[in-house]
Amino acid sequence: MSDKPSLVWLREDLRFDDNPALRAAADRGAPTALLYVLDDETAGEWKLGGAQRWWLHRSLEALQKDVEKFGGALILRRGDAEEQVADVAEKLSAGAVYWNRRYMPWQVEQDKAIKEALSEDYEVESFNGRLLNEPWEISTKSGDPYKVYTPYWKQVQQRDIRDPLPKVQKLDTPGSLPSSDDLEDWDLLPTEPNWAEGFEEVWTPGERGARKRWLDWLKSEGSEKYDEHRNRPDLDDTSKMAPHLHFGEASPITLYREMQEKIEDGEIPEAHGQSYLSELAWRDFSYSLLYHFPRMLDEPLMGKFKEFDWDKDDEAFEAWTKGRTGYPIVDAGMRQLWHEGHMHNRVRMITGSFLVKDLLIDWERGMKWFWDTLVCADPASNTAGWQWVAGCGADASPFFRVFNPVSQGEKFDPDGDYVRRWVPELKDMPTKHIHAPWDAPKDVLKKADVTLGETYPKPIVDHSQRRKEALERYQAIK
Ligand SMILES: Cc1cc2nc3c(=O)[nH]c(=O)nc-3n(C[C@H](O)[C@H](O)[C@H](O)COP(=O)(O)OP(=O)(O)OC[C@H]3O[C@@H](n4cnc5c(N)ncnc54)[C@H](O)[C@@H]3O)c2cc1C
Repeated sequence: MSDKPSLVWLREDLRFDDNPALRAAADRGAPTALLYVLDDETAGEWKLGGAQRWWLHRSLEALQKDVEKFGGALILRRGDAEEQVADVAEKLSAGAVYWNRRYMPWQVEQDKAIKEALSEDYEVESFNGRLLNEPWEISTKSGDPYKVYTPYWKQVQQRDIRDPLPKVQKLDTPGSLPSSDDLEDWDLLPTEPNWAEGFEEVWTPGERGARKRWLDWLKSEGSEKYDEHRNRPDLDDTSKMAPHLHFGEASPITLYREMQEKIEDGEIPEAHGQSYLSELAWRDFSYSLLYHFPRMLDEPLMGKFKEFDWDKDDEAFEAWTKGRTGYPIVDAGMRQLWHEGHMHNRVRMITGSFLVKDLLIDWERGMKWFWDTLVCADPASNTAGWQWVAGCGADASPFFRVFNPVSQGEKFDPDGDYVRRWVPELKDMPTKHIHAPWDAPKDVLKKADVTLGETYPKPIVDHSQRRKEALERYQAIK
């Protein structure tokens, strides 16, 4: 064993538990430095959005505390990762450089280049710390990537997922350390206005926050009845692990294996537990699509949609982003997104469908808005989610299946509680009319203190007309 220090380049794996790169460093035994590089230049238009920058700041603060507890040293650098990693490795006089893999096309290229450049002077190794199965590990009989989820999931179920690696609890700190940026200087937190106040109420970024959320959720009705509750935004009962998974504060392997144990022990009913495992595998499936079809980041997977005649209605787009479309379930979702940096999955589908099929605005604009505002914004799941909603992706909902925002609201928010929470102007509307206030009799509106067009917007489009229009435009590209 060389006593030259190990350098672990952390990216979307900000944790000590089940972290293969960090584990390799701990097993190597030499003092260890952890490096995080904020590389906006290489990421270009995929640099972290506003909500994620808030998360990253809080997560790195939490990581620093863990480093103080478990040892090692955290070095922060900003700029081109290729230069920064090489510089830190050299100044540290490192013997080994380890990291866990990433899957965006430019990240794959960057990692290859760095590996090649560093391999001459250091031991360099990369690992899977992000997915249950890597994109190349699951394929059809003819060796092609899956484009349909069900057979993909069947294959995942036939494979063993390894046990989580033991948590790294002790690292030695290198004697002399290369310089580090001050996190505060990165200006990741919003100031004027501080739009992230609502985030602080909901989230605790960092590995400990992730663990607590997971254990609390496992004890709650949300996990016991997951498959029943997962479509109900009013119940707010899903695990909310997405941002923790995105930043790698929780390992999908740990969650998967622990859920399997709960099923085996009879603590979580099989159907509900399996449903959760299947959602974790959807995350992998999205990564598999991204890896094999990287063009999906900025073009529809179904080529014919390149010709679709989208509207460029900026006013309607703004009404959508601000939750002022006049459709209560859509507005509730968009306001939840702004306030919490999160939106329930069912409502992501409803708001997405409304943008694409009612406002006839290109899904890419919606995807970019989500990219900036979601704390869990993820290139694979966000792009795959939007292409699914727009009907132009792999295994997508067909374009002609247009969500009706009123009946979706009535079905999935049956008592109107989700709308009342996020659209307080409608809090006194009776349930019968809360999803379509424009149909309510005048005396009902008066009693609820609602004046359409004043206290709450009139619908900005007529759903049935726009549905017809959307289908006509679809015919033109079919
Ligand atoms: C238009 C659109 C955009 C989306 N953008 C993102 C995104 O940027 N980042 C993101 O993580 N998810 C995205 N999703 C998927 C899904 O909405 C979120 O993962 C989920 O709402 C997160 O809440 P949760 O952690 O409580 O989920 P839970 O229901 O508790 O699910 C557990 C985990 O499974 C994974 N998962 C669940 N549903 C999906 C799905 N449909 N696709 C992929 N993984 C899934 C997530 O990692 C999630 O944390 C998007 C979906 C749509 C329709």
